[in-house]
Amino acid sequence: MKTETTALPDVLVITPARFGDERGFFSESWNRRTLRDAGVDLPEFVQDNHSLSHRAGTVRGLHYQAPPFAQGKLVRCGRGSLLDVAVDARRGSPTYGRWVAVELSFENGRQLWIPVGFLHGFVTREPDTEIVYKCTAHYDRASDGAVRWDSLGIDWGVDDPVLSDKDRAAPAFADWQSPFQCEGAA
Ligand SMILES: Cc1cn([C@H]2C[C@H](O)[C@@H](COP(=O)(O)OP(=O)(O)O[C@H]3O[C@@H](C)C(=O)[C@@H](O)[C@H]3O)O2)c(=O)[nH]c1=O
Repeated sequence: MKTETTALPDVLVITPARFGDERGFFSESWNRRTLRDAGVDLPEFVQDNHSLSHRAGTVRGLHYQAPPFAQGKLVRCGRGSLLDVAVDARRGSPTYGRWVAVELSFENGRQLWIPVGFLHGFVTREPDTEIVYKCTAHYDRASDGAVRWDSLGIDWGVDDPVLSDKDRAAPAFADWQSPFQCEGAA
């Protein structure tokens, strides 16, 4: 297993080992102990999500759940490939409004750890791409929120994505009041 930091210090790329043989491969996609041994102690997960997007160029995001239902997410690609994006939305953070984008694919087996306080979104790169992610809090419809995908200058590699009605109607980042506060910030 490999862990790598990103330009946003709390967002991590985790790549579990794959044991290949003539049948294919085996991989422990989540192992708390292995990660702890590598110095990464993630919170408890209570919900797993799985979605399929038929068309390449589908954008889902940028999403969050407001506290007390805020979610940390451990994201991976189950089939196909996608560009996964995390935006620091913690008011008072030195990296507020900054984002990282990481290619996750079935092929590369990478996972992205996105802590509480970050917006999450992705664009699919291939048809019938599946995303699978573990969450640290349950879904709460009333706490669910979105920020406009194209309001942060993120290079999604697509101009006219497939979007949900909710995502099309989301406010721009600049017009949105983040419910997240950086720990230790005034
Ligand atoms: C997220 C979620 C949705 N739903 C329902 C609500 C709705 O009827 C249907 C589709 O929901 P959405 O349109 O919000 O699905 P989607 O646009 O895929 O939303 C997801 O996007 C990614 C980027 C995330 O980070 C997730 O946390 C989540 O916000 O599924 C649940 O029942 N449980 C859940 O945890």
